[in-house]
Amino acid sequence: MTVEVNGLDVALGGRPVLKGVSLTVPAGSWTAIIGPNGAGKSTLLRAVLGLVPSHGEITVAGSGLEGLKPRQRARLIAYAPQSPSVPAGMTVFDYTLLGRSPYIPHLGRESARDRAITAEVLDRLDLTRFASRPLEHLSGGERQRAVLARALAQQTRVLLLDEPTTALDIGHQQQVMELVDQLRLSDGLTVVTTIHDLTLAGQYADDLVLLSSGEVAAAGSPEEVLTREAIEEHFDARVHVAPGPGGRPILSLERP
Ligand SMILES: Nc1ncnc2c1ncn2[C@@H]1O[C@H](COP(=O)(O)OP(=O)(O)OP(=O)(O)O)[C@@H](O)[C@H]1O
Repeated sequence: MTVEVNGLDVALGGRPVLKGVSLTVPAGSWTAIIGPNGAGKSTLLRAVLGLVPSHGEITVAGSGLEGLKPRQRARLIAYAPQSPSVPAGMTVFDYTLLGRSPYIPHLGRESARDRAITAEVLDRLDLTRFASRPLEHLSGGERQRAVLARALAQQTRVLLLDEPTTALDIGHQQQVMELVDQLRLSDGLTVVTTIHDLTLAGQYADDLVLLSSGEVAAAGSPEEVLTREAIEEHFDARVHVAPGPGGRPILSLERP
């Protein structure tokens, strides 16, 4: 399902945070939103979900989202936030099972299938051994994988991930990125993720959108967007950019 954003404006606390943002994420592709702290990346994801008021046009598969009830929206788009509020005492299994809520009838209970999907997602994210543990007893990286598990259990065609790898060790970063990519390829998922690791972004995403001060400063393939000049201008960082496997750029910091 193609996700389109056209001329999106968001103001928070009386201050413009997104200014005329437009982007198209073709069905089955992966777009990474990059940009310095405070650029508006999380706000963009939250606006697509309707969690913050915005002006402009947002469509999924050509249809606007305004008329949709939260349940309908949750069958279309799953979201793994950066720092979700976690109900006290809830186990990893029950938290992941929340991803099945849009499919469970009002006043009904989850089905055996809902529990099976939950167990399968936990297995794929290496979380089975934590299933009966309360979320607050997990490490930061384990909790981050549980948040992703909940989003994957939703089995939507569109997946929005806010910084999915920040707390993960290099092995789990690879595991999560590969899993998302596998799902994208096997189930045709459309993926939008914010991400700070620019090399990682360039290795997995088809397209990058560089946000700076709430505006799209650059958009295109990783090679087009991840240039030494753009990184210096928008992140105030000195980097060396070298072509890696498949020509995708590898960035390394340069000491002054
Ligand atoms: N509720 C709010 N009220 C006022 N300003 C807000 C609010 N939420 C966010 N902002 C501001 O909006 C701007 C964009 O925030 P956002 O979280 O989208 O940035 P980001 O690009 O995701 O940053 P980071 O890389 O640090 O996660 C920031 O300057 C932030 O201070």
